[in-house]
Amino acid sequence: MKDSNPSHAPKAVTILGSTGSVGANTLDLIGRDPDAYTVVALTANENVAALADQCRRFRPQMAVIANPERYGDLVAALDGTGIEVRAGADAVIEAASLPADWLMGAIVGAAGLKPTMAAVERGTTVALANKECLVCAGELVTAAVERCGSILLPVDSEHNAIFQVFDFDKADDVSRILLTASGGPFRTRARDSLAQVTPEEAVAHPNWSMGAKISVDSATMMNKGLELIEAYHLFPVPEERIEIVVHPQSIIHSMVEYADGSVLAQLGSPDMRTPIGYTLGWPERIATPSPRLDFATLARLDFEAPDPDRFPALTLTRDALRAGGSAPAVMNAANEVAVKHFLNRTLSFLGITDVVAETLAAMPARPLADLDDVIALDAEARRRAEEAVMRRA
Ligand SMILES: NC(=O)C1=CN([C@@H]2O[C@H](COP(=O)(O)OP(=O)(O)OC[C@H]3O[C@@H](n4cnc5c(N)ncnc54)[C@H](OP(=O)(O)O)[C@@H]3O)[C@@H](O)[C@H]2O)C=CC1
Ligand SMILES: CC(=O)[C@@H](O)[C@H](O)COP(=O)(O)O
Ligand SMILES: [Mn+2]
Repeated sequence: MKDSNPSHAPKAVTILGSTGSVGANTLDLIGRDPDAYTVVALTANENVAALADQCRRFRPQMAVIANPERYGDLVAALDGTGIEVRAGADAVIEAASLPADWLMGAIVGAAGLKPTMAAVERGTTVALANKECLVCAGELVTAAVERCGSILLPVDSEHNAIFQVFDFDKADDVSRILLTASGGPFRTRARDSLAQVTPEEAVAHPNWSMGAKISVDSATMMNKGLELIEAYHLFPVPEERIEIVVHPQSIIHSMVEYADGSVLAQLGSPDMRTPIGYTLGWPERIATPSPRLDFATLARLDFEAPDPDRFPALTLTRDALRAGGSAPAVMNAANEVAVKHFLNRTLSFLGITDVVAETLAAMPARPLADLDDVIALDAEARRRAEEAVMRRA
């Protein structure tokens, strides 16, 4: 029987990257109100054990493992469940294309670009955590959102904060976006002292529990540069009016300043279930278990200017945004390669931004044609970044 009140029908949801930090937080919320959702598809890269556990609990129509070598393991793990099991990058795109009311894009890196585009082109409401998509192909993604009438909801905590206080009907009255940055685990360290830092030190974020790649990005402050580009594509504000301010406590998640001097901010404990919940419930608000702020015991909120001398990623990213075209995609690909090598201990921490700078210098900015162009450019930038890493070995 058809529900006479469609707003009470369970929301059909797909989660790309369900086994990661954002994906698991999304399922945590869904699991707290199981009657409100049906799960269409869950996807992972290679973590069969976690994906199979999630599938047994949430019973999606389809489970996809991107690494085809893990297909047999997933089939065996889900034997008898009736869940359709698929493998490979194309199967992730198929999962993203299944009819759903809401899709969480929580794959890490440019690998999420094609699946995100598939969901946008299907007209699905996309909650996007996967910032690298917008960095690589912001114009193409936002144009597809317009063309296909889909809705893009920012999950990244800063962008979600801005989204909550940005008056799109009065965008001309916005004078500045103030993107807050924690400063990462090395905020107070001298640059020379960073030469020997280990992956364990770099992933130890002071406030947030996140996947390894974004944690390293926070440590180099590349994350804030990626977020600058992400904000540029999500909000109608010119680049020179998007400023970064270091706020070590990560309580204010970003701010919007208006022409009259008013500054609107969104605050909350550093728990991704608040911004994820905002997008999951949108346009309503839903309850989340995120710890509440206690202003009586919140000792202080500090702010300081970012330091591009110690964190050159801040300059590299703004320059790439200004250069436009291919530059942000090249920068992102080189960063993904460099972070992978740092985590594998085959590149030093300071080598990360060196490799990004070298790759950008070798591939001057040019206009982007289409999605295939971005994918080809991404592959070429990865090849050159690998060479830059090898030269340092
Ligand atoms: N973590 C956070 O709090 C925040 C994250 N973000 C952004 O959200 C995205 C996800 O971050 P996070 O959850 O921390 O990352 P994780 O590394 O924790 O999770 C990444 C997810 O993507 C899957 N995955 C990795 N590579 C591929 C691939 N090639 N193809 C398909 N799936 C793949 C992983 O599968 P498997 O587990 O099998 O490896 C996993 O499910 C990133 O873009 C990040 O910048 C933004 C704001 C906050
Ligand atoms: C939770 C989230 O959105 C991350 O992007 C977080 O903001 C990282 O913190 P910093 O990059 O500010 O250290
Ligand atoms: Mn963020």
